[in-house]
Amino acid sequence: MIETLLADPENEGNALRHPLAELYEEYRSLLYQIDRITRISDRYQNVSREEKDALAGRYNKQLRQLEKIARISDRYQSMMRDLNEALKDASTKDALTGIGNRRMLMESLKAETARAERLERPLTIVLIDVDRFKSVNDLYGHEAGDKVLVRIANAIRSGVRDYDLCGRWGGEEFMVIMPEVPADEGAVVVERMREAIAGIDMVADDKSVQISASFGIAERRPGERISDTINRADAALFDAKRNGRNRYEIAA
Ligand SMILES: Nc1nc2c(ncn2[C@@H]2O[C@H](COP(=O)(O)OP(=O)(O)OP(=O)(O)O)[C@@H](O)[C@H]2O)c(=O)[nH]1
Repeated sequence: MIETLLADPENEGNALRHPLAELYEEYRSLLYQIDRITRISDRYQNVSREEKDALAGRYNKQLRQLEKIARISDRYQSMMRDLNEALKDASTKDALTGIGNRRMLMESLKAETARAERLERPLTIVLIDVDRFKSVNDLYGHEAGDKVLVRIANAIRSGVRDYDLCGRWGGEEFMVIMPEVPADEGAVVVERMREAIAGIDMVADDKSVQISASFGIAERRPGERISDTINRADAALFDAKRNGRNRYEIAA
């Protein structure tokens, strides 16, 4: 419309023609600039959207990787915990019977002796030896012998009180450590244990296996080295064997 007015030769002499032409020129220049700015802004928005999408993608990928690493680390930690537990068990438990092993007994003896000495409290040690175990092995085989040891270990474990400690001293020998207990009190627990072992009902080759054990009890003397207390318990055990087995003797 304006272009037609400006192009019309009839308006050549019109005083308003020149200002109108200038205004129109300015208007076109502004239009061009607005168009350019809009295009730049559109391009910028596209670039920033693409960058945002790429960033979100990278962020999600890293998040997934982190989650994966956390899962692996959790699994690894729980594996280490199980392994540590298994190692601790292997170093302190007897593989056959599941009760404490000699190492655990030695460590407990050391700790309990120190405690008994420091607090001037009684400490009683019991050595247990299965009777005529060789003939159990000879008659029913080594596997049946192993089963007997497991049953005896269970009877000992069930027989001790909460604060007593028990373990396999070696072969067919077991030990019970009784802190805070004098020998005569320990003997009451031992007698119940003896009965429980003698009452084990086990059958091998369709025959009933006779099971019993002998016990040597020794109360630690003040200032006595624990190896000497063990030796006295061993001597008492020897007496119990000599006096007919399936019984206990208290060390002098
Ligand atoms: N099945 C089995 N037998 C074992 C194990 N450790 C030791 N023995 C056996 O235990 C028997 C111990 O025999 P001895 O020391 O002669 O004593 P005993 O036959 O028990 O006789 P007394 O102690 O005098 O009543 C041996 O035959 C060993 O082979 C074990 O872990 N499993």
